[in-house]
Amino acid sequence: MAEEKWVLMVTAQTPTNIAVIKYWGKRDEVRILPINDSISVTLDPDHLCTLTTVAVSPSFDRDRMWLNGKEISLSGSRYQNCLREIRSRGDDVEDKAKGIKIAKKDWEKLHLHIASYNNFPTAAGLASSAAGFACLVFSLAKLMNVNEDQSQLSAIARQGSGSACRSLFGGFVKWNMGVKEDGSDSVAVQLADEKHWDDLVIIIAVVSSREKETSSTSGMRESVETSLLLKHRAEEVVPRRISEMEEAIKNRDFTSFTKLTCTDSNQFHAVCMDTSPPIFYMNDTSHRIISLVEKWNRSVGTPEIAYTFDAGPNAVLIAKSRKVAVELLQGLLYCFPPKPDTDMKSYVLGDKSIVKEAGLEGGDVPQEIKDKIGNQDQKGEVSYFICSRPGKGPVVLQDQTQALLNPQTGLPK
Ligand SMILES: Nc1ncnc2c1ncn2[C@@H]1O[C@H](COP(=O)(O)OP(=O)(O)OP(=O)(O)O)[C@@H](O)[C@H]1O
Ligand SMILES: C[C@@](O)(CCOP(=O)(O)OP(=O)(O)O)CC(=O)O
Repeated sequence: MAEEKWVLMVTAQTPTNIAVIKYWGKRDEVRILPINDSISVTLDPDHLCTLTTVAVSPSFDRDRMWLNGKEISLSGSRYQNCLREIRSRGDDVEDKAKGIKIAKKDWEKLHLHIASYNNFPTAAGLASSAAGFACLVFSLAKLMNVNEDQSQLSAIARQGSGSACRSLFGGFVKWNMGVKEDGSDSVAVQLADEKHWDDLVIIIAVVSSREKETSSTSGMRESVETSLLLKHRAEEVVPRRISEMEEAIKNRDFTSFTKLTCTDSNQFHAVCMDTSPPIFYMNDTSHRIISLVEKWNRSVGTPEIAYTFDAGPNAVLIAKSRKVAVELLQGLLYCFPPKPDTDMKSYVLGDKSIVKEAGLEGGDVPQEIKDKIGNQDQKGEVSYFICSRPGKGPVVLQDQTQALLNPQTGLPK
């Protein structure tokens, strides 16, 4: 290896994902092995994603990471496990143009700089850890010329955060819990890509939350220790639901998809209530959104909207079609209007074309939509909405101007 002060970098973008059959509970806390399979939808990275630049240079004296512009410690076991696993798989790298040659064995000695940026709030219940760890592993695998497929990489990302393994793929993704003790078969696989069911529109209501929430990690630990319902769920309920959900996705059967998604979200929150002491992730606004959707689906006759909630009060609503999504957004804004001093541009983020189509810059909501949502006279609190859709998996960005590290110094720009 030459001793020049070169810097070699890779920048990648990775999506977040929302589970429609939830992961809740581990059988191995260190390797992050779950007690049941789960299925998720990957969200379009145009709206929610992580951008990560990783760099290597003989001039770096230690591994360092910056998250959203601030240096953070990499000493935690989750970061250390991911770094160790990926390093051990690094291969020879040669960049002839720059005269750089790295041998397989050099990866153990060379230090890394990592800069990452989430284009949405971190630790706000929007699965930043999923996109974040998936992006870390994916970008390092590219930098180090790791010769493994996405599923094998997903088993490394899983050791950063369980749900991260599902962000290695676009579209619809299944995390097989696996049975091996070493976790090598606890990997994500793609069920269908993002084009398979591209009528779907996803609207996220980011619900204001004042309370400090229990983290997913400690919440699921407490559920495993105390909830009999979780044991029943993992052993009896989820295996059946997983195969039904796979069928629903394969056949683009929205009725079945909605029934399974909503029931599974509700059972996950029932497990939280069955935990001792009980955990409350949803709040009154979340409950109001559930009532609105249930009323809507009943009034239409066949389901048009599915809802799901992770470990927080935010609602993720999946509309059957663009037409339904436009009407739903009108209904939501009628029930949860922005505060008087908030403009629509900062109240509805993501796919702006839906906002435009919904004609929300004034005017009343049609009576037929009011009829679908019923009597919604209490005020709820929504911070903002994000419109999205099923999206693609991780990609390397070739445009060097998007890199978060300076190509000469390897420090944040
Ligand atoms: N871009 C990133 N790169 C690497 N790690 C990240 C990144 N973003 C978040 N993380 C890690 O994930 C942690 C936040 O995870 P946490 O589970 O608390 O929140 P969340 O994933 O946003 O929400 P939730 O799990 O409730 O959906 C951060 O403290 C950090 O350790
Ligand atoms: C409710 C969930 O979002 C739980 C996600 O848990 P995490 O993946 O955040 O937990 P750790 O593995 O401890 O990091 C459901 C899901 O995404 O399947």
